[in-house]
Amino acid sequence: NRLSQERKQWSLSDFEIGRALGKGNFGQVYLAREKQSGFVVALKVLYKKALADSKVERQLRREVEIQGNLRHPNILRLYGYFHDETRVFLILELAAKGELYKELQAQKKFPEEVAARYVAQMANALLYLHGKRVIHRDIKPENLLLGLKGELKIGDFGWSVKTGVTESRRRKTLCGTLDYLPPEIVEGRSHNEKVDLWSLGILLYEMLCGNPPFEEEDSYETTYRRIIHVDLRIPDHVSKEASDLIKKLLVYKSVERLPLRSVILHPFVTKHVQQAKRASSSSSSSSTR
Ligand SMILES: Cc1nn(C)cc1-c1nc2c(-c3cnn(Cc4ccccc4)c3)c(Cl)cnc2[nH]1
Repeated sequence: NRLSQERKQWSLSDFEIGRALGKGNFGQVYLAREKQSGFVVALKVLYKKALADSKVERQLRREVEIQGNLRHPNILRLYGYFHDETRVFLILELAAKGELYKELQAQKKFPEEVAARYVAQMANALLYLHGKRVIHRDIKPENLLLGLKGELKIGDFGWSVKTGVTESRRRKTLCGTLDYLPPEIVEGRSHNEKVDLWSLGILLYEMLCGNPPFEEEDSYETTYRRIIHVDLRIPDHVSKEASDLIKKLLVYKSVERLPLRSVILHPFVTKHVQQAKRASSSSSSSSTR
């Protein structure tokens, strides 16, 4: 479509702006339609002043550079960007069913087969990302969106990096929530793509239990201590397969975390996700009878 023409210089007048879809730290996201093609997108508006004050311009440039070059069904497309005097605009794929964390808040927790499907989709997206030497570093419900068929889409690359870039500076995240950060980051040690395996384990725990495993009401230090001691308590309602996968991802030593290919083949995933596939194949065989 016209949107993916890389060279095109976009401007606000190319779009009809619809309702606000959500808001984040530095701006809002609006429903928008490109006038020529009628193509509907999500237009993320970020205020330059807010970006400058928080010194995140470099991070935004990296986000655009990385996300702009990615093509995967479980990663939100970034079609292009433009800016005016006061704002930066990102032209993003519209995720028809909105933000995952709102689903999770509404339902408190997901059934195991739903969580298993999301874990399989995340693992496939991370396999693709790591294959391109990109670490996401910020996998959490707030950064995940849902497509038309309820498929998961990673929607925010604000903290992603291409590996090989030495992250000497301690990240500014330490002012945000620690809940999803692995020991090597909270301890300020060097880290690699295996940080995303830890976050995948946190995500699975939160989807099944309704809260992240090391969360402590407003006590930063306690969360910090629980993370570095991997002080993990898994409720009895969690199946043994799910519990096994969580324990194999939330491992202190990053090299010992279950690799993505093994996550996709883990019984917790194959028990549910293959089931969905078998169900569809059985329905197609019945139709031939
Ligand atoms: C559809 C829909 N229904 N509802 C209720 C929401 C959606 C929807 N939202 C999106 C969104 C979307 C919206 N907010 N956010 C969070 C945000 C906002 C600003 C800066 C950083 C992060 C993402 C996107 Cl990007 C992409 N697609 C989206 N679709």
